[in-house]
Amino acid sequence: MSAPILETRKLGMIYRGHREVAALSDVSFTLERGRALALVGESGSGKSTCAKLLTRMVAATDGQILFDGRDVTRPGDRREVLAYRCQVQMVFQDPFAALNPAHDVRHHLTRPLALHKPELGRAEREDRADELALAVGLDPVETLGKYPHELSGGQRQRVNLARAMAVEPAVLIADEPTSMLDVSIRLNVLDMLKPLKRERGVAMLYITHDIATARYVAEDTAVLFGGRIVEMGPTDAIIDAPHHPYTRLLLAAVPEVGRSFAAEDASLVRHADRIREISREPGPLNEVAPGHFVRDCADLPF
Ligand SMILES: Nc1ncnc2c1ncn2[C@@H]1O[C@H](COP(=O)(O)OP(=O)(O)OP(=O)(O)O)[C@@H](O)[C@H]1O
Repeated sequence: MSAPILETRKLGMIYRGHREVAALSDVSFTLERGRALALVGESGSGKSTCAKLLTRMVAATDGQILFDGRDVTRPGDRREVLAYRCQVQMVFQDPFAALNPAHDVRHHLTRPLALHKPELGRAEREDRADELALAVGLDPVETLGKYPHELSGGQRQRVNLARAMAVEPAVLIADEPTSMLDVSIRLNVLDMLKPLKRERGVAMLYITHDIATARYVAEDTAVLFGGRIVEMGPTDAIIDAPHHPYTRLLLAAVPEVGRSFAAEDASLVRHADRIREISREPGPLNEVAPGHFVRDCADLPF
């Protein structure tokens, strides 16, 4: 295993408004070059909060974030945060909202270069835009002059991905990158992530509510519930031999063609409220197999 490029240590976030919301508690994980971690959880589990903390859009109320061994938890000055964001790029859920309708694809791909790589001349930026488009499966001649409304949802998300990769980040955070796309093109877009890991050595955090896609993208998976990691380890182990009842519930709820609903799955789904209740309880993470951690929780009474 290589040294982590990004690491969270007991990360926590309490939103303090008219009432307090503990959105994240005690979240520790590492991201390594050339590997992806899937952060899986249902709505409200704290996934987007985690992305906001890692991109330093908001500051954590507890714990630490380390980038390449350096503590970046606290807000920095503008220059330092800009340099950090060059290294930690994000792809958002809504491919349309993330693009400026007034600018063509060429602008979207050359602008980050002008901002973060001022040493590049105009011609070099143009060449890089061509390369980036090709790397995400877009024909530069056909697409660079187009505006966001002239692209399909899948093409827009490819542009977002190319834009994030423009500055050669060390880390890519992909927050539900395919949830707003047609089911038929989702795998296609997820496929784009693999070479970024393998060939460019990018460390990835793949955020999703869909545990089934974790296997497709990520070597490791962390299951988040109520702001806490309830189970974390190699994706194959999490999916094939889940321990925590909440992970088992998530898996039971995945529709699979050709698989009938097993009695155990039906029982888990029937007791979903009780499982959520016991999964909220804090408890230590125990290592049940090498690298596979499970949070202590009450035994299921069924
Ligand atoms: N700015 C905020 N102020 C107060 N509470 C917030 C704020 N943002 C998020 N929350 C609360 O924090 C918890 C975690 O929210 P978060 O958006 O991180 O979850 P999520 O897993 O990303 O959900 P979704 O998939 O629906 O986006 C929720 O209870 C949410 O209501």
